[in-house]
Amino acid sequence: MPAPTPEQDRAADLVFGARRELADRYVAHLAGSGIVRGLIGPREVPRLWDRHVLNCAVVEELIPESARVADVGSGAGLPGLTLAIARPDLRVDLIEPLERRVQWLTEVIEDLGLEHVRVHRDRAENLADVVDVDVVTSRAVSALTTLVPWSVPLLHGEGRMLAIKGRSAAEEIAKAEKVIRRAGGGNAVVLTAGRELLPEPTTVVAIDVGSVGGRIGPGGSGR
Ligand SMILES: C[S@@+](CC[C@H](N)C(=O)[O-])C[C@H]1O[C@@H](n2cnc3c(N)ncnc32)[C@H](O)[C@@H]1O
Repeated sequence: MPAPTPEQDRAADLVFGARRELADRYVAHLAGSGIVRGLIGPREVPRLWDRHVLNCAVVEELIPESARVADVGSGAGLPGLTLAIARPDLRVDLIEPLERRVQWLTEVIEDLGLEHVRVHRDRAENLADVVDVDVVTSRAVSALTTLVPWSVPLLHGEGRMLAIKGRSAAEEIAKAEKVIRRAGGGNAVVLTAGRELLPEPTTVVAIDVGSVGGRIGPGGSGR
């Protein structure tokens, strides 16, 4: 397993708290069977902690207590599994269409004993009748113009979409304005997570649906 730097070690202790050991085991899975079975590229091993696990886990600060969360296009569980490890109060649905990835996710969830996580082998746009959550997360799945119509229906009129994005976040929001309105999305803003923990905080596009903005607040956490 790749060892975290002292800074990453400190950040991991703060994000995962008493569940840090589960995070270590997840990283070991990523660096082991995750590489062998093509879930993650071998070049990612030295940056598993910062670029993947911590970068995703800090998004937990934008998620209210006991929320139901769906992670669209989970791949190797990013960000969905990091959130489930950091926050046992959440109920997490991972959505991933590829059988090979679903198989790996299922094995990891079982090994880590994450009973509050389930996996759906399907495309997000097929699951509006099955999945009903408060928060929909995603990373590196698609541009907002397609991601919004896949994600917003899973909120059933009330909740928040959180899409991890890079520097183009504001530009993507501008391009997706009409799509967001058509899907029933309200205010779309660029937030950051992990300011206190990471040298480069994570950029997140947050789109509120219904009255959730008033409950969670513009900067995030309702915890
Ligand atoms: C580039 S990977 C990103 C994986 C992970 N979120 C990450 O950040 O490492 C995109 C993932 O989205 C999944 N995907 C593609 N289209 C999808 C859809 N319509 N619904 C759900 N997942 C989808 C792919 O199978 C793939 O696992």
